[in-house]
Amino acid sequence: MSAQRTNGVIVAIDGPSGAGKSSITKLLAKRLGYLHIDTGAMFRAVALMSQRAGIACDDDARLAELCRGIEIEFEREGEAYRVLVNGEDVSREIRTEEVGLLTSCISARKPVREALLQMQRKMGVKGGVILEGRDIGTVVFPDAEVKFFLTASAEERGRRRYLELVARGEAVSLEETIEKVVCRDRQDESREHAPLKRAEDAVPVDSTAMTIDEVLAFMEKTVKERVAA
Ligand SMILES: Nc1ncnc2c1ncn2[C@@H]1O[C@H](COP(=O)(O)OP(=O)(O)OP(=O)(O)O)[C@@H](O)[C@H]1O
Ligand SMILES: Nc1ccn([C@@H]2O[C@H](COP(=O)(O)O)[C@@H](O)[C@H]2O)c(=O)n1
Repeated sequence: MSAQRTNGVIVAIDGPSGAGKSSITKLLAKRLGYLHIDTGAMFRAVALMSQRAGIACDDDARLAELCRGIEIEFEREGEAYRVLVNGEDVSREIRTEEVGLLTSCISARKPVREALLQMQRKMGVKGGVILEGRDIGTVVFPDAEVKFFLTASAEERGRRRYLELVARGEAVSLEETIEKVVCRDRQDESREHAPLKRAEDAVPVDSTAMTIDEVLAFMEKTVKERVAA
């Protein structure tokens, strides 16, 4: 562990949409006493602010300027996990389907990736953090002590997302939800900058037939073994 890691190790959890990253990271961070950094929420926050400012998702100059003026913070209070942008709680607004679709475009822009990369490294450099996203183990912290690549079949991830949306009262079909999951996978995997892919030293976890508790138990055991080694 590098001398900078005064608070513990860095854990990276990458993977496609609906794999269970946020659910697992929240629980694992609580068990380890680590900070949970939801990098997807950071990209969603930039997308929301660009939408409010009327910035086209390919206007790199204005996106770069927007990112220079954004401060993103995470607040945990008991079970509540809030995302603040310049002090405003945007936790709910960033989760809409509209912002999600815009985020896939915004997150492909180099100025946005460069700005958030610096923020993420600053947040995690001392360790004691679990960052979830698409490029943590490949770009943000390639030297992370523990890396996981969490996935599941597209059908299972679509089913999970479908159940989540229906529980929120949204009128969606399972078929269209699976299609949207596959579409976001394709966008995240095929973009030029920091595409979604498994780091060579990331532990693959296919949760298609695993419960959240089974995934959590495996990851916690793996992290503790690495820290003890
Ligand atoms: N192993 C699992 N078995 C069953 N349901 C799961 C499992 N893992 C996660 N879920 C459920 O799937 C849904 C999506 O999980 P979550 O939001 O954590 O995925 P994610 O990878 O963070 O997705 P995204 O990247 O799109 O934000 C949630 O309702 C969650 O409770
Ligand atoms: N490290 C990351 C994290 C996310 N993205 C992009 O943001 C979108 C939303 O992420 P969620 O985890 O909240 O679904 C995601 O589809 C990616 O396009 C990213 O590029 N890098």
